[in-house]
Amino acid sequence: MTEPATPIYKRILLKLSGEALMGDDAFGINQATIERMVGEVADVVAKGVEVAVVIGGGNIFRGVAGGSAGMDRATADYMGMLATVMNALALADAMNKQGLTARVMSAIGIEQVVEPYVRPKALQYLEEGKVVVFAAGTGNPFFTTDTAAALRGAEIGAELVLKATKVDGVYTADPMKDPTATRYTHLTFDEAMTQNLGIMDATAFALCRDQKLPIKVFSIVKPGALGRVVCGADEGTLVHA
Ligand SMILES: Nc1ncnc2c1ncn2[C@@H]1O[C@H](COP(=O)(O)OP(=O)(O)OP(=O)(O)O)[C@@H](O)[C@H]1O
Ligand SMILES: O=c1ccn([C@@H]2O[C@H](COP(=O)(O)O)[C@@H](O)[C@H]2O)c(=O)[nH]1
Repeated sequence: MTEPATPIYKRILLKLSGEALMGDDAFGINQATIERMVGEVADVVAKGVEVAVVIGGGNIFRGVAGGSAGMDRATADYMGMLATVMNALALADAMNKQGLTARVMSAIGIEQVVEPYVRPKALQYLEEGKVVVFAAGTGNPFFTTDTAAALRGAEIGAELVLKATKVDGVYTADPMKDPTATRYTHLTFDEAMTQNLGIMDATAFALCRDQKLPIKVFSIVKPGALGRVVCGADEGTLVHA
């Protein structure tokens, strides 16, 4: 059977897991991995899709880890947000090297490093075909970059939030812990929330549900999966209203 090759979305919000940037390393950013992911993004941009990215920080620091080690939780969360800024800089650098034009916009003020998030400016960049990388999550502690993806996705009028992660969809339980877990092809936001499926936090699911913004969870490790998702192929799990 031939697969669809034409994008069915004009504008997408791609949430890239920080952990996925590690590749097979134990910490940080694996250069070959980030270059491969950027190659996948470049293929989608070349098809005419407007792409905004929210990058996670789990490969460097998570606030919850600092909090459980005794740190003030809000302080630890600000460290986590700064970790996403580092990932955003690395990602934009790799994008620019592969011929894309990337702009990093931060939700917290660090103007000497990257420009602040200003919605009309972000929309302008997208219309110009630039890739916008949203850094520092929502800018608030006690949130996650998944919620930032839902928030920015709604703000920019994305048609789909793509959660790119190390697993290939939403499972009945965490597949890293339960080998008997099975994958959903699709499920509703309410089902995801009532079953407490840990793939995304409830705040992100609730925001997308209220805005009728579907989420596709798929593997960024699988070559070509991003391109197949934007063309509407059967890939990953769709979470919908
Ligand atoms: N029901 C489930 N279905 C699929 N994955 C699940 C489920 N419950 C928990 N998970 C776990 O959720 C993880 C989500 O990964 P991801 O790395 O995207 O997390 P994140 O916290 O959003 O990212 P980051 O690394 O940027 O902090 C997967 O690695 C998977 O092990
Ligand atoms: O809006 C936000 C987004 C993130 N954080 C903190 O950053 C880290 C890394 O983000 P991940 O979503 O886990 O990749 C997160 O653990 C939080 O500590 C935040 O505070 N607010």
